[in-house]
Amino acid sequence: MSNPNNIFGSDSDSDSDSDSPSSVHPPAPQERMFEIIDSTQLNGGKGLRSLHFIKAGTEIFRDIAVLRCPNAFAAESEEEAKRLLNECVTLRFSHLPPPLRTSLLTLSSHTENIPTIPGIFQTNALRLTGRDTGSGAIFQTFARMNHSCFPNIEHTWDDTTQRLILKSIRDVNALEEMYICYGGTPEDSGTEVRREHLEKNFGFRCMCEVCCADDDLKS
Ligand SMILES: C[S@@+](CC[C@H](N)C(=O)[O-])C[C@H]1O[C@@H](n2cnc3c(N)ncnc32)[C@H](O)[C@@H]1O
Repeated sequence: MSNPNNIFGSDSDSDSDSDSPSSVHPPAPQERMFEIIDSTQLNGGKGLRSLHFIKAGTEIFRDIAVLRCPNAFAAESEEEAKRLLNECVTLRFSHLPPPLRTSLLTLSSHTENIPTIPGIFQTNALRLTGRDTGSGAIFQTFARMNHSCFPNIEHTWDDTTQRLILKSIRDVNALEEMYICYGGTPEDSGTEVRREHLEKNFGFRCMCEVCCADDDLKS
């Protein structure tokens, strides 16, 4: 089985010794820019942090979809649509290689105490865009990224290469946690509006630095 975590070999790897044929000096593996950690900011749970200083605009990694399902089933009710989605997720999960299944079962689920695959899908799947609109997918490394209302990383789905591209949108210090924005709230909306939106759509109370700084001001 190919290792789904092995996403760091960039398409743009180049041999720095331009006089040498690449068959003689294979390109050096791209330096790994991050590691998965226990997030300190968000009361437990995993997160991603940088291993060294990263300049704004740097591509950090590309991720691949490991479990994908249409999330817009034609159904007579919301309940039926949910049932069809859960059946699809469970069936596709059962066809994955066992090590990948074991690994996916360690992802977080906000819907239940003992995580189920539908709950894990609901918590971690990203809605795809472009010609893949209508599908949701889990990306193994991306699924470990937490939300911030002042994110330092942006994600873009490239439907041509079928890769999720992660880039820094501002300078990231060494050992700083990397955050994306889960989306949907205007940047200038107040803390309570953002928190309500995240709670309703993603099932958690936002504990990012911006929201917590606001809590401190109020206390
Ligand atoms: C996609 S997962 C992110 C990775 C997760 N922390 C883990 O341990 O695998 C989403 C979950 O992370 C947590 N989370 C992410 N961003 C958060 C934030 N800003 N505040 C509080 N919890 C957050 C919530 O429990 C949420 O359901």
